[in-house]
Formats: sequence, C-alpha cells, structure tokens
Amino acid sequence: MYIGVDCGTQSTKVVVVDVERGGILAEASCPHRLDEGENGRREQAPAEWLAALKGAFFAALERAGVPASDVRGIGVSGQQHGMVALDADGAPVYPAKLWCDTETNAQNIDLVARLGGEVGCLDKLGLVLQTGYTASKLAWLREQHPNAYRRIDSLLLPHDYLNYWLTGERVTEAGDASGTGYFDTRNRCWQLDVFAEIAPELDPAKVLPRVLEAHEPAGFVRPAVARELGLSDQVVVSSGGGDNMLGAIGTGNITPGLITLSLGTSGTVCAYSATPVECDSAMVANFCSSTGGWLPLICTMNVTSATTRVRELFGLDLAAFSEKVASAPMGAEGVTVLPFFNGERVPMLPDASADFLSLTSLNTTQANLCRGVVEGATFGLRYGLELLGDITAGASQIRLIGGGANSPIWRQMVADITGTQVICPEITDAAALGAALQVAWCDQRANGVTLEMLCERLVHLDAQSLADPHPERVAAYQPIYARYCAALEQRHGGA
Ligand SMILES: Nc1ncnc2c1ncn2[C@@H]1O[C@H](COP(=O)(O)OP(=O)(O)O)[C@@H](O)[C@H]1O
Ligand SMILES: O=C(CO)[C@@H](O)[C@H](O)COP(=O)(O)O
Repeated sequence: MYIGVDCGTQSTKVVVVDVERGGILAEASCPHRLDEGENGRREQAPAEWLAALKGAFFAALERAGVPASDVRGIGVSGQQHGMVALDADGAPVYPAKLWCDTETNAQNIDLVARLGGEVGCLDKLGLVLQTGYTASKLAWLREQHPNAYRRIDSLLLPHDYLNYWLTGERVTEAGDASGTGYFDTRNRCWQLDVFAEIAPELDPAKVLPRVLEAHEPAGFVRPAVARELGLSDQVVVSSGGGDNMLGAIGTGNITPGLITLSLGTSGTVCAYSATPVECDSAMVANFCSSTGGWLPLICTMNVTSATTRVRELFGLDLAAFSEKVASAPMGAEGVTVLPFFNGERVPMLPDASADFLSLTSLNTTQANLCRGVVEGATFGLRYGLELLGDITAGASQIRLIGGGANSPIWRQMVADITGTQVICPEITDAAALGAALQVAWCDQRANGVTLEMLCERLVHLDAQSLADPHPERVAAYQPIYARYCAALEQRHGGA
C-alpha cells in the first residue's frame, strides 16, 4: 500500500492506494490557513502543513480501514514556488511566501532586467521569471529582512520541506525545482550564475538541495516520524514534485497528446513533452515534469480563489452558487469579469485588481455576477491554452482536476469554452494519486514496473463526468470570449 500526499494552497490531502489490487482505498483532507496582507502578501506557516498532513494521514487510513504498518511508501506533491528558508536547526527563518504572493513584484522586475530581459532569462533558465517564482521571494527577503536572510541554511520548496520532515534529507527534483527561477530547465540542474545574482552571500553548495532523478528515493522515513505515524521501518519516500507535475501523473499525462487542466486555487493548463520546449510566449513556463520529461504550463492565479470570493460575498454555499451560475444565461447578460483579485500571472499583470464590467441596472444580478466570475476564470484558462499553441494543438481531451472539477456546470463550461472534450479522473485529488503512483514506481522499478503500467492500472476516469463540447454553445462563446479579450485590451493594453 502506498500513500500520496498533496499539500495544496487551501488544504493537504492524503490518498491511500492499493497498487496490487488497482484500487484507491480512501481520501481525506485537512485545511490550512492563508495569511493575506497588504501589497499582495500571501504566506503560510510550514508547521500548518505538517499538522494538516498528519490529520489527513490518520483520517485517510481510518477510512481505508488499514493499519499504518501496511504502508510501503509515501509520495509527496506540493504547491509550487513557495519559499521555505530554513536555519541550521531546520526551522523557518520567515513564513513561507507562496506562489500567489505578489509582494515581490518589484524584485522580479529588477531581476529580469539584471538577467538581460526575457531573452537573457530564456537563455539562462529556459523560461522567463514571473512574480510568484521563488527567485524574487529570495531577493525580497535579502532586501527586507536581512537578519532572517543571513540565517538561511537551506532553501526548500513546500514538497521538499515535507520530504525533509519525513526523511531528514534536503533534496529536490527537477519538476518542482524548475519553478524556483534559479534552475536550468533545459539541463535539469541549478543555474548557479543566476543564484549568485540573487543571493551572492549564500553558498549554493550548502543551501540548495541535491537534485534527484524523478524515480530516485528521497530517503526512508526517520524513526521518530515512523513512530509518530505508526509506520514500520524502511518506508520509502519518493522524490515527489510540484502539484502540477504530480497532477499530470495522476491524470495519465506522461506522454504527449493529453491536456491536464486544474481548477484549484490557481488554474493551470499543461501538457507533457519529451524534450525541452521553446515557446513563443514568455508567459509559458517551460517546467520539467516529475517523470524525467518536460511539462510546459500556464498558470492563472484567480480560479476558485475568485469564485469563492464572490460566492462568500453573497453568502452562498457551493450548491446555491452552482444554481445561480446555472440560472444565468451564457455571457451573463453582458457582464464581463476580469477576476484578477490577487493580481495575475497569465496574463502577466501581477499588480492588477479585479474588474466587473458593463454592469447596468438590468443585468446586475447575483446570478450574472456568479456566472460572470466563473466564465471570467475559465476565459483566462482559454487565453493560456492559446498561448501553449502547438504544444496542446493535437490534444483531443482535457483531463480536468482540482476542486472546481466537482462542478458539472463548470465541466461543461470548460468543454464549451475550449471546444475540447473534458473528463475527470475518479479521484478528487489527482496530484495526491500521482504522488502515490510515483512512490510505487520508485519502490517497484527494480522489478520492472514502469510508470506507464501504474498509470494504466490506477488512473481511472469517471465516465459520468464526460462533457463533450456542444457545437452551438462553442459558437456562441466565441463573441463572448472576444468581449473578454477586448475588455482585457481596454483595461490592460492587451497584456
Ligand atoms: N462543486 C464545486 N464547485 C466549485 N468549486 C468547488 C467545488 N468543490 C470544491 N470547490 C472549490 O475548490 C477549491 C479547492 O480546490 P483544490 O484543488 O483542493 O485547491 P488547492 O489544491 O489549491 O488547495 C475550494 O475553493 C472549493 O470551494
Ligand atoms: O503556481 C502554480 C503553478 O505555477 C500553482 O499552480 C501552484 O502550484 C498552486 O497550486 P494549487 O494550490 O492551486 O493546486
């Protein structure tokens, strides 16, 4: 039996997987808080991730009705880019600044300029630095909190930190490391010149974790943690990865031809590539996958974060919100929403705020505002899908994941807005499943078990969730999407 863990922005989820019998035995999740402040500050305490991991771990095993001593391995997925800077005792020198923190935008602009602009970034890193990546968070800490910065002994990402807690090893892998902004995504190694530009006082040999191959183990669970979790000796922990990388594994997106689209706190669209990708747009993140390949991706920062804000404003639960969305017509009677409450990454508008446009005395209804924000978030993902261009052009199906994928109306909307068939995996949290599959691969590789075999056996699609694009609605959405793009152009100069 294997455990998959996914530390998302809002909660940590755990899944228990019986690989031999091909079954997902149970899932559980525990929430964590998000500390939001002025200037785009969004931080979390890593201790909360540990508490949530333990809570979800015990709840999932109880639901599965199996003892912890049956667990052979643990795989960990985590929200990308978060800066977990630890001192020599392994304690955070500062709260983790998250992927959705835009407080470091000025530092990012400065770094891009110092690296030679977009061309220089692409040359050195294989991608263009975005506000949200770890690099500008480190530059910000150096500038704003020099005492904390001086105490840095290791620099980890959220999933690396959970692996460190589990095993005592300070390691990472190429998928998640490629979102730091000081990693050479083409050659899958740290980019030391860029790191020296950001943090000249830090010794990279000391502070940067060792980069593992995707199939390598991070280590074994430490005795103290094994006792706390009730695990037996020699429980292996795999390299793990960023949540998008492991979401790709959990949707079977490990060869070209599929698109994984996530409606989580963030929205992401990605597709596997066997070779490094050179994309026309600086907004496409040419990340590595956590399987040995590459995973070009676009990320929008305002998906369920935006829909939840409107839902809570009107005091609606999820069911009532869905009813409101369903009761409004396509296009929300002209209401256009640019839902950039948190600033935005794609389009590249880190300092933006949200706009509700074309409101009149007739169309300003709860139903239209609810539908408008869901459509606006989904148009942002279509905008990103178009940027991916050839990378996704041949793909025939979207594998839809993340909390929003639970909504039938949203699933159909994604199909109609993208013109592509949509289907969900049976499991709610595909990243946690991907983490479980990765550790099973790591554990059983020596016996000839491949990741392809594991995906085939364990990635089950939910036929009930299938949503085919409806030709009339696909056509009707074209002018509505054009209206969204025109609003973007008007408000932000086409970003
Ligand atoms: N049926 C639904 N309709 C719309 N949103 C939903 C639905 N079910 C869950 N969500 C939203 O999904 C979000 C959580 O998604 P998740 O992928 O777990 O996020 P993360 O991994 O970023 O923590 C929450 O904001 C929740 O309100
Ligand atoms: O920043 C990115 C991708 O580049 C985000 O996708 C984070 O990885 C957070 O994911 P969720 O919590 O929304 O799953």
